[in-house]
Amino acid sequence: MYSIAINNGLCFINGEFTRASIGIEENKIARIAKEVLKGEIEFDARENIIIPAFFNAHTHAAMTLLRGIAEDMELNVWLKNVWRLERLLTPEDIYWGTMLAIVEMIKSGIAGFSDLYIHMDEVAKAAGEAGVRAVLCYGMADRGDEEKAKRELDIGERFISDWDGAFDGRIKAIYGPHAPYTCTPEFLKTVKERADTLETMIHIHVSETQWEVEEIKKQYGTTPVRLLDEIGFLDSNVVIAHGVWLDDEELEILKNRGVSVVHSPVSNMKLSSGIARVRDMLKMGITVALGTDGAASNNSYNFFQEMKFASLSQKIKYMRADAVRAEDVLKMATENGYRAYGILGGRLEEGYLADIAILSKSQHLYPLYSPTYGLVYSASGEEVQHLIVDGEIVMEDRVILTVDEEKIYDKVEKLKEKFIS
Ligand SMILES: N[C@@H](CCSC[C@H]1O[C@@H](n2cnc3c(=O)[nH]cnc32)[C@H](O)[C@@H]1O)C(=O)O
Ligand SMILES: [Zn+2]
Repeated sequence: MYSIAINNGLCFINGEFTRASIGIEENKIARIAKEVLKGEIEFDARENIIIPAFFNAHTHAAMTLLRGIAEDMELNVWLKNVWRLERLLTPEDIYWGTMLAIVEMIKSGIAGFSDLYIHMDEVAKAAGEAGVRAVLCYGMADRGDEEKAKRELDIGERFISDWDGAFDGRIKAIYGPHAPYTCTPEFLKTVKERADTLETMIHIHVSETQWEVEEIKKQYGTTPVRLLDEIGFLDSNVVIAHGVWLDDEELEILKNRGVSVVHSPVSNMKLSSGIARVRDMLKMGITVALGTDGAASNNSYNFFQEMKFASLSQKIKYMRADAVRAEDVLKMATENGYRAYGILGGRLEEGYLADIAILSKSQHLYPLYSPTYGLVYSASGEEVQHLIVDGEIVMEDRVILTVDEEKIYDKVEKLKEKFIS
């Protein structure tokens, strides 16, 4: 008897859809079978599509609060606006902003997210209470100030020691230096040494814009990836966000060092940053995951949109319709996110974490010739019917069981006032 049995669904297993049943025990997938399984809770999934839940591998969840406030600007101008507004954010604001993000994520089938931001205690609390998984880091920037470097590292490390492994291991706390243009090489070297000592990971924005590449060249005479490699920063415990502007040699460096890349196509296009060389990265065997980035540059946390844009932008970048195949996009959205952060999830496979989305057919999925193409090119997100995270049902029939949605909308609407003045 399994705690949950999902019977006879059309399951995304090993890159294709096949009919199977899934038995969950504690927080793991214990059995994948052809026959019907017995469970304390049973889903008759004959009409459903079952996928490993999505992992949003780069975001700033609480930026829902700034959604729609700095629009039609490129990254540098946008960041100036955003940084001014972020000074007004209290820990309580971050809690509610994150909760709002989590509601949106759960509804689009996202079981876990990676977040680099401020007041991270609140993000950890929100993710923990909502029942989702999260890889979290305090976003550190020393900006060439030694005193600030110490303060930032202290906050980052206190966060790790307070929260790593919390909520039955659903929270993973790591290091989050912001970017090569806000952190000095000395600071980044220290962070890398500390991360290695603690055997933890690092998440950082790298090569997001042409401006960044030029700025780093001006300051250090080399490109961001080469600079990071020269100081011994790049390694398999490093996950970089963006990686939009990379030459062939830099791609080789990332590949050789085992660095994972998080692609955020919507944010990259919206801020007019550029389109990353995802086709090349995948061909080389680099782990490329998918992330929404923050809601102030997306503006939503809908992974179906993200998958579609990931696919379409590559078709235009390479001017070929098969630049990145739909099944590879689905893999980027699921297993690659988990793999980038060293978490055994994102696949419907025995022994993997039971983070599973059960979908039903919306009007967008008729007629359905192929679930893969249906999900990547036609689905809207409303298909996500139930969401299981860590072996627990977090959303049932589109009702989130762990949070009070109305209260979140109320709180967030009231917060708007302080940003308008
Ligand atoms: N503690 C740091 C800053 C926090 S890092 C997290 C920052 O990343 C910012 N951010 C969000 N999206 C992006 C992006 O796409 N590129 C670069 N920065 C971003 C976000 O607004 C937030 O300020 C300090 O003392 O300055
Ligand atoms: Zn970001």
